[in-house]
Amino acid sequence: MSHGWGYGTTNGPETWVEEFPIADGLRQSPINIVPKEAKFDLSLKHLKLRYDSSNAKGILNNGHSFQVDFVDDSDTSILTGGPVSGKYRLKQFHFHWGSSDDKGSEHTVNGVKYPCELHLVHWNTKYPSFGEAASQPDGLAVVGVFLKIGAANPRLQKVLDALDAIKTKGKQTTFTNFDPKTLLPGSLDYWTYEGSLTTPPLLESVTWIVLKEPISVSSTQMTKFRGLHFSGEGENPCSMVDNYRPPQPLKGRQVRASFK
Ligand SMILES: N/C(=N\S(N)(=O)=O)N1CCCC1
Ligand SMILES: [Zn+2]
Repeated sequence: MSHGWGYGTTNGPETWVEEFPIADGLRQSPINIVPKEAKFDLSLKHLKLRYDSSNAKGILNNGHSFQVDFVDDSDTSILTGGPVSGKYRLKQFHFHWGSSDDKGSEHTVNGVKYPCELHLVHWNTKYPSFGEAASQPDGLAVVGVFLKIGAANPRLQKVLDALDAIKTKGKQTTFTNFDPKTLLPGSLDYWTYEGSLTTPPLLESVTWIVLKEPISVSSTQMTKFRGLHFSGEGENPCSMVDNYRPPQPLKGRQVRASFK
């Protein structure tokens, strides 16, 4: 039985450094964002996200979260502008959430946790593949979107309705005709900083783009996330909750803001 990294008491974020020493690196994620300490940067461009709904491919319970995977063999779903140069292709999006509505996000704002955080993972097309890009300091760009408890969000419903089919680790099903742009808030104002993957291998290859404006999610919708399992079918059931890494030391990094 593989013991592998996870979010439990014996394999959680505090243990990851044993197998992944970069966990104590200089540009680890997530971080606590302090808006008053973020520097407005006039040179930051508007974030441009152009997605083709036909690129959506499938939805998978990977044992740590669930992800919606995209066809990324052409420049049809790309991120440009913002803090990056060049084109970054959308690979997948996934979420992190808590066991209760008072926690779950990875990034925090003035120490405040949101119940959930969406990550849209993109890779720099100057590299031949996601895997190669993930090993480069400018290889990845992840857009982070906070989810805040409020009215039910109808734009989440298609994703939530698919979760019954992927309850346990390793389960996947087709998931097509979905434009992730529908999950974004009205404003694309963002904070940006140089960081890492927030799960092992914790590679320091991510330009983080964290949107200031959250989207809504209802408590009832949050219970659907919590119905997933870390464990596989036939294993001891273990609810998929609290799959977030806590904020990491800033170690001298500057957080920039695209807005005043
Ligand atoms: N940790 C990750 N994304 S994240 N949480 O840093 O956005 N990933 C691991 C492999 C693919 C994406
Ligand atoms: Zn993530």
